[in-house]
Amino acid sequence: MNQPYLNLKNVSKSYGPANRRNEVLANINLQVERGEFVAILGYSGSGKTTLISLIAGLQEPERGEVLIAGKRVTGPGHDRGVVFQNYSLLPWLSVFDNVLLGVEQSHPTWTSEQKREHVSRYLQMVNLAAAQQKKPQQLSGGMKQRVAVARALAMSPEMLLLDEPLAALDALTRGTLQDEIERIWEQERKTVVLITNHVDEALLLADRIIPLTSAPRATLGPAFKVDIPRPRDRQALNHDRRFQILRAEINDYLRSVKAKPTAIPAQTAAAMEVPQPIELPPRRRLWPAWSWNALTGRAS
Ligand SMILES: Nc1ncnc2c1ncn2[C@@H]1O[C@H](COP(=O)(O)OP(=O)(O)OP(=O)(O)O)[C@@H](O)[C@H]1O
Repeated sequence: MNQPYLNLKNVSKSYGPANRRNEVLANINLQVERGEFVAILGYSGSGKTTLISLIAGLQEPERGEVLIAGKRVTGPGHDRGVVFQNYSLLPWLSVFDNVLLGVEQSHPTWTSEQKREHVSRYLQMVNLAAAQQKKPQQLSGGMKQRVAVARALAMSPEMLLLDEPLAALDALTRGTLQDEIERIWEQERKTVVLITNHVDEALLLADRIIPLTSAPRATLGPAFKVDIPRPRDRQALNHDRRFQILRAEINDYLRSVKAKPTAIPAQTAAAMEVPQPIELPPRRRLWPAWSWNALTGRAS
């Protein structure tokens, strides 16, 4: 049997002091093939960011292990590119230089000209060539998200880890970026793990959808294979019988696991039940500790 590219074996993670441990994730088992697009679907607070951080190597599992191409993950690596919800752009750098910073980390031996050509190519890919000299504060939320996606892609990682990258966007911008993500994935065929709480977004983009049950002790539920031919058109999908059946099955499953005592904001529950559209990918990293922390907004 082929070895999965990404393999999480009985992974658990807790937070808090020893006498008040909060076990957020329990016995997570996940296998993702190279080139596969997997969406993890979960409620707010269910542990989705914790899961992505474990795969990214930004946190360590308490029990179990995360393997990539058979090797245990012990920290961040150039093989993984992460896009978080908060864009993580350096405010004093232009759009171009934000992406260039990533390329300098991932391709240090390239000439300056090679790096600049590469950056231009990815900025064109996300339709931001005209805004390349702007600073992040001069951009809309959707534009910032596209810069974050371009930066991640330009770093050429084997795998893209997308943590609700479109969550803060309006439905229209979300839809545009979802289309771009699907187009880019068709072109580059990276392995992608997308975290989302939008059933329709997952159905539009993923090969497989795996629900995360509610915290505490959240774990992965049964996988739903999205056997809808690509490219998938958002408008046409609404009338696709297979899409309708899958959406109903997934929503039924989510309702059935919602009964845990975790507080779920009403608008999140509603968002999960009303399908909507969205976004996506990166490539290798990684930044020195100071810039990585600035980018992710996280403590090391
Ligand atoms: N560093 C930390 N220390 C203590 N508790 C944490 C830490 N990070 C996350 N948690 C807790 O773990 C649980 C899961 O958090 P996480 O951010 O992984 O969930 P999420 O599904 O990504 O949430 P959201 O959808 O709201 O972003 C929450 O109860 C959160 O308070």
